[in-house]
Amino acid sequence: MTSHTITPSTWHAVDADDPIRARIVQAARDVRERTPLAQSFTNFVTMNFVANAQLAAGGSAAMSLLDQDIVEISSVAGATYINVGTLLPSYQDALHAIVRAFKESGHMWVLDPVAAGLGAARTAILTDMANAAPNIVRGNASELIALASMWGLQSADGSSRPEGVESVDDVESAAAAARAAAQFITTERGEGAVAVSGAIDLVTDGDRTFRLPGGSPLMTKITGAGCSLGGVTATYLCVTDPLTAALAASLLYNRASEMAAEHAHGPGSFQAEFLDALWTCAPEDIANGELFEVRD
Ligand SMILES: Nc1ncnc2c1ncn2[C@@H]1O[C@H](COP(=O)(O)OP(=O)(O)O)[C@@H](O)[C@H]1O
Ligand SMILES: Cc1ncsc1CCOP(=O)(O)O
Ligand SMILES: [Mg+2]
Repeated sequence: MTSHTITPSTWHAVDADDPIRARIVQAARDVRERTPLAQSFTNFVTMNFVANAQLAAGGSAAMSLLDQDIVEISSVAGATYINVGTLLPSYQDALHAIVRAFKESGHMWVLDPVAAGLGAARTAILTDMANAAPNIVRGNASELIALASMWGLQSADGSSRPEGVESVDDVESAAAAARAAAQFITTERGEGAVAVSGAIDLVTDGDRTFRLPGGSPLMTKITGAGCSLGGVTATYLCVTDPLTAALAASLLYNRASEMAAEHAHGPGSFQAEFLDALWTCAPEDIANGELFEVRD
């Protein structure tokens, strides 16, 4: 475990023998042993990369954009990943039906609110999900700020204006939105977590909040880094609780992107090296990653 980050006094390094690290290493081993299926309803841009990342992390992938298909396959999938990056006319009704079926069955799912705040159709779809909440939200800072506002958890002060799929806010500015969203989904689903990605990721279950430095800025130069992190989070959710799943996937991504950056010459070779690193990163290396708990 390295500790080279200059941190605020409220950040406390998570000990090597903290039970959360034992849960993370167990989750990483379980994924490798069980090859769990996490299905995805995700965008056309990065669908292939999401599936490849899930396979490289040790899971199994299945993509579908038909509501009936997704609901049926949820009976054999450990979790589902839903990503609203690209939209078609049928999606509003399809996603309304899917998330209500999951609410009824108790099926676990991860939401990636790509480009939240952009466009009336996406806003209608995401606002509706407050009535049938996911177990994990994984997004960038701007997406979390917009989603918390849509779900009535925070008033939008207008300072964050989404410009596309990339964040225009830093992770810290989404901390309150993330905690409010995590508390909301925990109340709705019994257990839940929110992961905000960026230069220093944040993961919270609404009670405990963690910060995860590390990773590589080259992650912002390939499309699908965030989407595939959401997909791999769903892979981990097949074998563990939402907080552990969100932490394990984010720690894996930070370590794997550091490994990839050591050999890459640019975005193209980085993408290939990153998939290889997801494959070779050991459970112990994931669980021993740099991790701080925020205690005010
Ligand atoms: N500046 C950065 N330095 C290191 N890692 C980063 C940086 N920006 C993003 N990442 C990593 O890239 C992955 C995707 O995050 P992000 O780019 O925020 O998602 P999105 O693609 O949804 O906007 C995460 O693993 C995150 O930690
Ligand atoms: C470019 C783009 N446009 C619609 S979805 C998408 C992919 C976004 O991927 P990520 O959020 O992982 O950067
Ligand atoms: Mg994204």
